[in-house]
Amino acid sequence: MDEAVLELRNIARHYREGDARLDILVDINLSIYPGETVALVAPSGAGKSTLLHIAGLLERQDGGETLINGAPTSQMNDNERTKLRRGTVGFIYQFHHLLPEFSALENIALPQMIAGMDRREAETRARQLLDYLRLGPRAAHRPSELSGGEQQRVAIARAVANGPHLLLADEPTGNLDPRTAEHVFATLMTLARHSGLAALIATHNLELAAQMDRRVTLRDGRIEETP
Ligand SMILES: Nc1ncnc2c1ncn2[C@@H]1O[C@H](COP(=O)(O)OP(=O)(O)OP(=O)(O)O)[C@@H](O)[C@H]1O
Repeated sequence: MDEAVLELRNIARHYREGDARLDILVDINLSIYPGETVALVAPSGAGKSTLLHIAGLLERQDGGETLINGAPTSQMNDNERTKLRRGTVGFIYQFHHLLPEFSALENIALPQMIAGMDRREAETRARQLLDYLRLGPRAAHRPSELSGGEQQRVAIARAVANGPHLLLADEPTGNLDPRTAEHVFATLMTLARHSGLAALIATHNLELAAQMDRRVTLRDGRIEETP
């Protein structure tokens, strides 16, 4: 079997609220392999965002180990973690977080340029992605000139532009009407499968979760596989 793209090993995370200690993640164990799509379906406040932030090296766990492509990350310093994240992880949020003053094309190309790619190459890649998503005619539009579904598809293109191995999404269709959600989700699945990405997608939408390879939930700070 291939090596897991993401392995969460005995992850623990707590927050403090005054004197109280909130144990959000207690003992999380989860491996996701190349090309595998996993739905994370759990009640509000169960710790989905916390888990995604730890998996994407945006937040540190209090215990356990996050491995990306087999490499343990807990001993890495912040620069090393940022470099690894930029090279291997793509994020999609509930709200697109596109930069309002830039075009769709620029929103996709800019993160690649920040990661060191030259402008021409970054823009060529951005244009290919926009064409693939049938958003080519919208390349010069700013986010305010795009529909909600188009904005979210641009955010998906941005997340995969660097060729990540791991795609993490936090309620990527939570802000869309059902039909648009279905369309955006189909885009996400097509791209994930086409690129052999490992994907962990938090969603409250059970119909969309049913279309993924596996479903997991969070119970008392632990992962449970669900049918
Ligand atoms: N920085 C923080 N400090 C203190 N408590 C926090 C912090 N971040 C999250 N929490 C708490 O941890 C719990 C889990 O939060 P998290 O955002 O991970 O849940 P979630 O499952 O993503 O919820 P939702 O579906 O509503 O987005 C919540 O009770 C939240 O209030």
